[in-house]
Amino acid sequence: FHPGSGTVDHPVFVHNPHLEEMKDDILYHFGLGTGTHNLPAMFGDVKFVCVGGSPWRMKSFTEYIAAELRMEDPKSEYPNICAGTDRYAMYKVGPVLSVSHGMGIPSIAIMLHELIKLLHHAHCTDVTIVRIGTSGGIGLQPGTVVVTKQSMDATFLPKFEQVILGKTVVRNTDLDPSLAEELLQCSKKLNQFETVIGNTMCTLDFYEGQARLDGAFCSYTEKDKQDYLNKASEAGVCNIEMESSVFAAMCKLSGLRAAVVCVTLLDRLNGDQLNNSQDVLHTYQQRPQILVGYYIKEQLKKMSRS
Ligand SMILES: O=P(O)(O)O[C@H]1O[C@H](CO)[C@@H](O)[C@H]1O
Ligand SMILES: O=c1cc[nH]c(=O)[nH]1
Repeated sequence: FHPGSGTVDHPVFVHNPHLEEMKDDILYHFGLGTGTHNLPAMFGDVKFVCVGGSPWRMKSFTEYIAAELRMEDPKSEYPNICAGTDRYAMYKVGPVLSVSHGMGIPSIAIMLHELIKLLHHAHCTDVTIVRIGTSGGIGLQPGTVVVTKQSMDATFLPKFEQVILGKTVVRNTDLDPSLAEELLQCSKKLNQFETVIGNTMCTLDFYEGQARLDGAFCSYTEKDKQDYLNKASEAGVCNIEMESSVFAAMCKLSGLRAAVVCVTLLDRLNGDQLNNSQDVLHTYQQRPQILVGYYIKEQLKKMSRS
């Protein structure tokens, strides 16, 4: 069951003939492998994957979703499935897998290679994946949630470039428009915080890469910064973060239905420092979790009826 697309099973694709020739596949940064773990038994029922930068956030999302789905462990213990490594953390409750990815494109790309292979080896079908993250907003009230329409690079083009064998390969960063719309509708029903659909700029850095004036180095003026952010805004950019482009590109290649849902922690037109209290930032960080938790609950209700 792929929400909104009939009843045909959609597998998770890998595009790599070499994988078939390998006896075992070691998912090194997860501390898992086909030779050491029964991946279909451990993960075969996964239908939703949520990813986000921080291991702590992904554990607290698991606790939240367990309570929402009434699948709480009586001891409330959710072991880290990747306990054999400290690169990433992974938690599972029922059909929902929650995985941390660290900061930036290289970190999430490594995680996604291994996650996509994991879902493939586990014979998962009809998987929806959502990045639940934080971002800097442009012209939005802090705390607004942005569901990404298109992920753009730092020149406002909707593409992800990677050098492979010395050649630049350009990949598409489209996300699933119907999933984005469904998430927006969920937010309207929830009616707890502002949510918009817009473009997200994905950068290679938090400071100079996002036109901040407060890094260790800065060679531009406040006006240069404002001009750049205004140009981004004219290109439809609502928020800035650091993983959406490769996330969109890799999910599209593997046939995963994907969305990026990030809360804005500040309005970059008004400043660079995150000077809200930890409590306020924590409340903001929960918003994508609340929205995606609601969406998952609604989808599971639909699945149980069909
Ligand atoms: O909150 P997460 O998911 O880590 O995402 C955002 O926060 C980090 C920077 O603080 C970057 O990884 C950016 O993409
Ligand atoms: O300004 C911000 C806030 C969170 N994450 C980012 O990448 N940028």
